[in-house]
Amino acid sequence: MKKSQTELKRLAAEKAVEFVPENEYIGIGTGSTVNLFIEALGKSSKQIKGAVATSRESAALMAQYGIPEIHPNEVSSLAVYVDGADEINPLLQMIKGGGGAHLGEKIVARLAQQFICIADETKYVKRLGKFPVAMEVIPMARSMVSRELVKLGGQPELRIGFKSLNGNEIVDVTGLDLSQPIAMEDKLNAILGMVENGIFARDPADLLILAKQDGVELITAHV
Ligand SMILES: O=C(CO)[C@H](O)[C@H](O)COP(=O)(O)O
Repeated sequence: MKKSQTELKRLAAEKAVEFVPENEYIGIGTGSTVNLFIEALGKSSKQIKGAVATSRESAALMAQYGIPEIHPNEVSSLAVYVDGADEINPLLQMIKGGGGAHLGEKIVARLAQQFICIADETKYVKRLGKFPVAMEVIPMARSMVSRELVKLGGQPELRIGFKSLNGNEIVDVTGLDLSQPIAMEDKLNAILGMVENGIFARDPADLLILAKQDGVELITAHV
Protein backbone atom coordinates (compact mmCIF):
# COMPACT_ATOMS: atom_id res chain seq x y z
CA MET A 1 0.00 0.00 0.00
CA LYS A 2 1.19 3.52 -0.81
CA LYS A 3 2.68 5.26 2.22
CA SER A 4 1.40 8.72 3.13
CA GLN A 5 3.74 11.72 3.20
CA THR A 6 3.62 11.65 7.02
CA GLU A 7 4.58 7.97 7.08
CA LEU A 8 7.55 8.75 4.82
CA LYS A 9 8.58 11.68 7.02
CA ARG A 10 8.46 9.37 10.03
CA LEU A 11 10.71 6.80 8.30
CA ALA A 12 13.34 9.47 7.55
CA ALA A 13 13.05 10.85 11.09
CA GLU A 14 13.48 7.43 12.70
CA LYS A 15 16.50 6.62 10.52
CA ALA A 16 18.17 9.89 11.57
CA VAL A 17 18.24 8.77 15.22
CA GLU A 18 20.86 6.17 14.19
CA PHE A 19 23.18 9.03 13.18
CA VAL A 20 22.97 10.83 16.52
CA PRO A 21 26.11 10.14 18.57
CA GLU A 22 25.80 9.38 22.29
CA ASN A 23 26.87 11.97 24.87
CA GLU A 24 27.17 14.88 22.47
CA TYR A 25 25.40 18.18 21.90
CA ILE A 26 23.29 18.32 18.75
CA GLY A 27 21.18 20.86 16.86
CA ILE A 28 17.49 20.35 16.07
CA GLY A 29 15.62 22.17 13.31
CA THR A 30 11.96 23.02 12.86
CA GLY A 31 8.94 21.57 11.10
CA SER A 32 6.70 18.53 10.93
CA THR A 33 9.51 16.13 9.90
CA VAL A 34 11.68 17.39 12.74
CA ASN A 35 8.78 16.96 15.17
CA LEU A 36 8.77 13.27 14.24
CA PHE A 37 12.55 13.18 14.76
CA ILE A 38 12.21 14.70 18.25
CA GLU A 39 9.56 12.10 19.07
CA ALA A 40 11.74 9.24 17.76
CA LEU A 41 14.82 10.52 19.60
CA GLY A 42 12.82 11.00 22.81
CA LYS A 43 11.44 7.46 22.64
CA SER A 44 14.83 5.92 21.79
CA SER A 45 17.43 4.79 24.32
CA LYS A 46 19.94 7.28 22.93
CA GLN A 47 21.43 9.63 25.53
CA ILE A 48 22.64 13.04 24.38
CA LYS A 49 24.05 15.87 26.50
CA GLY A 50 21.57 18.36 25.09
CA ALA A 51 20.24 20.03 21.97
CA VAL A 52 19.96 23.52 20.56
CA ALA A 53 16.41 24.13 19.27
CA THR A 54 15.71 26.48 16.37
CA SER A 55 12.14 27.35 17.34
CA ARG A 56 9.85 27.55 20.35
CA GLU A 57 7.82 24.65 18.89
CA SER A 58 10.86 22.36 18.73
CA ALA A 59 11.98 23.43 22.23
CA ALA A 60 8.52 22.68 23.65
CA LEU A 61 8.43 19.23 22.06
CA MET A 62 11.97 18.49 23.27
CA ALA A 63 10.89 19.39 26.81
CA GLN A 64 7.94 17.01 26.48
CA TYR A 65 10.36 14.18 25.68
CA GLY A 66 12.91 15.16 28.34
CA ILE A 67 15.58 16.26 25.86
CA PRO A 68 17.67 18.95 27.62
CA GLU A 69 17.79 22.29 25.79
CA ILE A 70 20.97 24.34 25.57
CA HIS A 71 21.51 27.83 24.17
CA PRO A 72 23.73 28.19 21.07
CA ASN A 73 25.99 30.56 23.01
CA GLU A 74 26.79 27.76 25.45
CA VAL A 75 28.54 25.59 22.85
CA SER A 76 31.29 26.13 20.31
CA SER A 77 30.40 23.09 18.24
CA LEU A 78 27.59 20.58 17.74
CA ALA A 79 28.12 17.00 16.61
CA VAL A 80 25.22 16.99 14.17
CA TYR A 81 22.34 19.19 13.07
CA VAL A 82 19.13 17.46 11.99
CA ASP A 83 16.55 19.40 10.01
CA GLY A 84 14.02 19.11 7.20
CA ALA A 85 13.80 21.10 3.97
CA ASP A 86 11.18 22.47 1.62
CA GLU A 87 13.26 21.45 -1.40
CA ILE A 88 16.66 19.76 -1.75
CA ASN A 89 18.68 19.11 -4.93
CA PRO A 90 21.36 16.48 -5.76
CA LEU A 91 24.08 18.85 -4.47
CA LEU A 92 22.13 18.85 -1.20
CA GLN A 93 21.48 22.57 -1.54
CA MET A 94 18.13 23.47 -0.06
CA ILE A 95 15.27 25.87 0.17
CA LYS A 96 14.21 26.17 3.79
CA GLY A 97 12.14 28.56 5.84
CA GLY A 98 8.62 27.21 5.37
CA GLY A 99 8.42 27.60 9.15
CA GLY A 100 10.05 31.03 9.09
CA ALA A 101 12.93 29.83 11.26
CA HIS A 102 15.69 29.76 8.62
CA LEU A 103 17.90 32.43 10.23
CA GLY A 104 18.28 30.40 13.42
CA GLU A 105 18.57 27.24 11.33
CA LYS A 106 21.51 28.64 9.34
CA ILE A 107 23.24 29.73 12.54
CA VAL A 108 22.80 26.39 14.28
CA ALA A 109 23.72 24.45 11.11
CA ARG A 110 26.96 26.47 10.92
CA LEU A 111 27.83 25.32 14.45
CA ALA A 112 27.44 21.67 13.52
CA GLN A 113 30.06 19.32 12.15
CA GLN A 114 27.46 17.51 10.06
CA PHE A 115 24.11 18.65 8.63
CA ILE A 116 21.68 15.78 8.18
CA CYS A 117 18.60 16.63 6.16
CA ILE A 118 15.53 14.43 6.64
CA ALA A 119 12.88 14.48 3.95
CA ASP A 120 10.25 12.55 2.08
CA GLU A 121 10.69 12.03 -1.65
CA THR A 122 8.46 14.96 -2.65
CA LYS A 123 11.19 17.35 -1.45
CA TYR A 124 13.94 15.96 -3.73
CA VAL A 125 14.14 18.04 -6.91
CA LYS A 126 16.56 18.32 -9.82
CA ARG A 127 16.41 22.09 -9.68
CA LEU A 128 15.45 24.36 -6.79
CA GLY A 129 12.83 27.02 -7.29
CA LYS A 130 9.23 25.82 -7.17
CA PHE A 131 8.85 26.39 -3.44
CA PRO A 132 8.75 30.07 -2.41
CA VAL A 133 11.96 31.34 -0.81
CA ALA A 134 11.41 32.87 2.63
CA MET A 135 13.19 36.14 3.34
CA GLU A 136 13.51 37.45 6.88
CA VAL A 137 13.45 41.24 6.62
CA ILE A 138 13.70 44.21 8.99
CA PRO A 139 10.07 45.47 9.26
CA MET A 140 10.85 49.10 8.35
CA ALA A 141 12.64 47.96 5.17
CA ARG A 142 9.98 45.49 3.98
CA SER A 143 8.72 47.59 1.02
CA MET A 144 12.22 48.65 0.02
CA VAL A 145 13.47 45.05 0.08
CA SER A 146 10.37 43.89 -1.84
CA ARG A 147 11.09 46.38 -4.65
CA GLU A 148 14.62 44.97 -4.93
CA LEU A 149 13.18 41.45 -5.05
CA VAL A 150 10.92 42.45 -7.94
CA LYS A 151 13.97 43.82 -9.79
CA LEU A 152 15.52 40.35 -9.42
CA GLY A 153 12.45 38.80 -11.09
CA GLY A 154 10.67 37.72 -7.91
CA GLN A 155 7.07 38.09 -6.77
CA PRO A 156 7.20 38.90 -3.04
CA GLU A 157 4.32 38.23 -0.69
CA LEU A 158 4.28 39.24 2.97
CA ARG A 159 3.54 36.40 5.40
CA ILE A 160 0.66 38.18 7.14
CA GLY A 161 0.43 37.93 10.92
CA PHE A 162 3.81 36.23 11.26
CA LYS A 163 6.85 37.50 13.16
CA SER A 164 10.15 35.65 13.35
CA LEU A 165 11.78 34.75 16.68
CA ASN A 166 13.80 37.95 16.26
CA GLY A 167 10.72 40.13 15.69
CA ASN A 168 11.28 40.47 11.94
CA GLU A 169 8.84 39.94 9.07
CA ILE A 170 8.90 37.14 6.49
CA VAL A 171 8.41 37.81 2.79
CA ASP A 172 7.91 34.71 0.62
CA VAL A 173 9.19 35.05 -2.93
CA THR A 174 8.33 33.03 -6.02
CA GLY A 175 9.74 33.36 -9.54
CA LEU A 176 13.43 33.82 -8.72
CA ASP A 177 15.92 32.14 -11.04
CA LEU A 178 17.70 29.64 -8.80
CA SER A 179 19.85 28.04 -11.51
CA GLN A 180 22.92 29.43 -9.64
CA PRO A 181 21.80 28.97 -6.02
CA ILE A 182 25.01 30.23 -4.34
CA ALA A 183 25.07 33.41 -6.44
CA MET A 184 21.40 34.07 -5.70
CA GLU A 185 21.84 33.39 -1.97
CA ASP A 186 24.66 35.97 -1.86
CA LYS A 187 22.82 38.50 -4.03
CA LEU A 188 19.71 38.37 -1.83
CA ASN A 189 21.71 38.74 1.36
CA ALA A 190 23.40 41.86 -0.05
CA ILE A 191 20.05 43.73 -0.13
CA LEU A 192 19.94 46.38 2.61
CA GLY A 193 17.25 45.43 5.14
CA MET A 194 17.48 41.71 4.34
CA VAL A 195 18.37 39.71 7.45
CA GLU A 196 18.68 36.27 5.85
CA ASN A 197 17.15 34.35 2.96
CA GLY A 198 16.07 30.72 2.90
CA ILE A 199 18.49 29.42 0.25
CA PHE A 200 21.00 27.02 1.86
CA ALA A 201 23.50 26.67 -0.97
CA ARG A 202 26.78 27.99 0.49
CA ASP A 203 26.42 25.49 3.33
CA PRO A 204 24.53 22.52 1.88
CA ALA A 205 23.61 19.41 3.86
CA ASP A 206 26.25 16.68 4.26
CA LEU A 207 23.78 13.81 4.20
CA LEU A 208 20.22 13.46 2.99
CA ILE A 209 18.03 10.77 4.52
CA LEU A 210 15.33 10.45 1.88
CA ALA A 211 12.27 8.32 2.55
CA LYS A 212 10.75 6.93 -0.64
CA GLN A 213 7.94 4.51 -1.37
CA ASP A 214 10.52 1.75 -1.95
CA GLY A 215 12.68 2.45 1.11
CA VAL A 216 15.00 4.92 2.80
CA GLU A 217 17.94 6.14 0.74
CA LEU A 218 21.10 7.78 2.11
CA ILE A 219 22.39 10.42 -0.30
CA THR A 220 25.62 12.39 -0.10
CA ALA A 221 26.24 15.35 -2.37
CA HIS A 222 27.07 14.50 -5.97
CA VAL A 223 27.45 16.69 -9.04
O1 LIG B 1 12.83 24.92 6.86
C1 LIG B 1 11.98 24.54 7.63
C2 LIG B 1 11.43 25.39 8.70
O2 LIG B 1 11.92 26.72 8.63
C3 LIG B 1 11.45 23.13 7.51
O3 LIG B 1 12.50 22.25 7.61
C4 LIG B 1 10.76 22.98 6.19
O4 LIG B 1 9.75 23.96 6.09
C5 LIG B 1 10.16 21.58 6.05
O5 LIG B 1 9.06 21.43 6.89
P1 LIG B 1 8.26 20.07 7.03
O6 LIG B 1 9.17 19.10 7.69
O7 LIG B 1 7.09 20.46 7.92
O8 LIG B 1 7.82 19.63 5.68
